[in-house]
Formats: sequence, structure tokens, C-alpha cells
Amino acid sequence: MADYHTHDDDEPLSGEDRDASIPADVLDAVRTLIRWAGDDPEREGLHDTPGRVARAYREYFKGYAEDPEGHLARTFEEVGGYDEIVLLRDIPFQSHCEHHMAPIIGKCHVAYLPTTRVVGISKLARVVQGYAKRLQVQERLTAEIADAIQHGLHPRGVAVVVEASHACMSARGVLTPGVSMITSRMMGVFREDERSRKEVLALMKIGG
Ligand SMILES: Nc1nc2c(ncn2[C@@H]2O[C@H](COP(=O)(O)OP(=O)(O)OP(=O)(O)O)[C@@H](O)[C@H]2O)c(=O)[nH]1
Ligand SMILES: [Zn+2]
Repeated sequence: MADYHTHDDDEPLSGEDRDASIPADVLDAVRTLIRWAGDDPEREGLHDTPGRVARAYREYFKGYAEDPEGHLARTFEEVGGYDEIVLLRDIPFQSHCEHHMAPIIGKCHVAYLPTTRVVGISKLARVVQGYAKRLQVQERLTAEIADAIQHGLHPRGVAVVVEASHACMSARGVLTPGVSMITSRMMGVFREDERSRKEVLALMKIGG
């Protein structure tokens, strides 16, 4: 998969040039799936679809080309003696389940209790996106985000809660829409201290 991410996505390419950067076996694989679905990949409306699907896959799975924990490398000394929870609530994400490659759509709440150094808040959202843009199960996504913050920042505590709906449950299979899956990972003070855990869950507005 990594070999398929060599193209710089910021470079504008058009028409055949864009498809030239996509390996022929990838385009063929999409044509095979179109045929398997029951349609003709050569008909006009589907002719450019394999290239579009391949480019869409580059976006869906661009997390494989990243080291999400690397986003946390630049920290700065917090000013003013701030020693309370830092929380980013409602970070939206889109991922894909590794069982069906169907969308997982949801939001993630990320909190940490700093020691002396803090990180730019956008970097926490980048960590979420870096792990979301891979094939996932929600439990592993949750754990990977929390572990990266723990290893990257060595804070006094990390709390990650993910709420998401799985298209593999709503659009196929059991056909049960409207279900939220909620997963969490608590580390440090948020795992060990009941009051800290309650405080962070209250700030996340979970469990009311
Ligand atoms: N725990 C967990 N399960 C997931 C996640 N995403 C999808 N699944 C489940 O993975 C399971 C795969 O089960 P299988 O029995 O192998 O696949 P299947 O026959 O397509 O199952 P159905 O979805 O029940 O039709 C299903 O129960 C999915 O709902 C996730 O993020 N976490
Ligand atoms: Zn699934």
C-alpha cells in the first residue's frame, strides 16, 4: 500500500496525467468490482470511475503515509502555570471498518492533563485524522489515539472517547441505522482517580 502513496497530492494533475500516477492493477481491480456489481466498466459514465475511486482511496487511506505521533513532536512550555485539563471536543472524523471497508463516521473527544509542556491543539486533531484515515476497528482507533498522546507528551493523564456510527450496520448486514458505538481509553489520572475521570467525562458531556 505504501508504494501507492508516492504521488504528492498537492500537485494539480488532470485527466490522463492523474490516472498515469495510478498503477494499472489498481484501475483493473476497480473495473473488476464494477463488473462484479453487475455493470459495464467501459460504458461512458463509468469509464473514468476507476481513476476516481483510486484517488478517493488515496484520501480515505492517507493515514498510512503518516506517523500520527510525529505531529506531537513540537511542544511548548505553557505560560501562566496552566495545570488543568485541555480538551478538544467533537473532532469529526471519517474512517473505514477493516471488515467491510464501509464508512465509520463519528466524533472524537480528546483530553490530556499536561505536565509542563503543551501541544498546539490542531496537532491533537491531526493525530485523530492520521489514525482514522486507515482501515480500522473503533476500539483500535481509540487506543491508538490515546497511546500516541501518552507516548508523545507524557502527560499526567489522557482521555479519549469516540462516538461513531458504522455504515456496515446501517447500510448492509443487520440494516440497523441510528446506532452509536461509544469507546473510550483512560490513562494516568483519568484511569486511577475517580474524580478526575468524572470531571473529564463531564467536560466531554458524556454520561450526563
Ligand atoms: N468490535 C467492532 N466490531 C466491528 C467494528 N466495525 C465492524 N464491526 C463488526 O465486525 C463484525 C464482523 O463480523 P463477521 O461475522 O465476520 O462479518 P459479517 O458476516 O459481514 O457480519 P454482519 O455485519 O453481522 O453481517 C460485524 O459484527 C461488524 O458489525 C468495530 O469497529 N468494532
Ligand atoms: Zn464493518
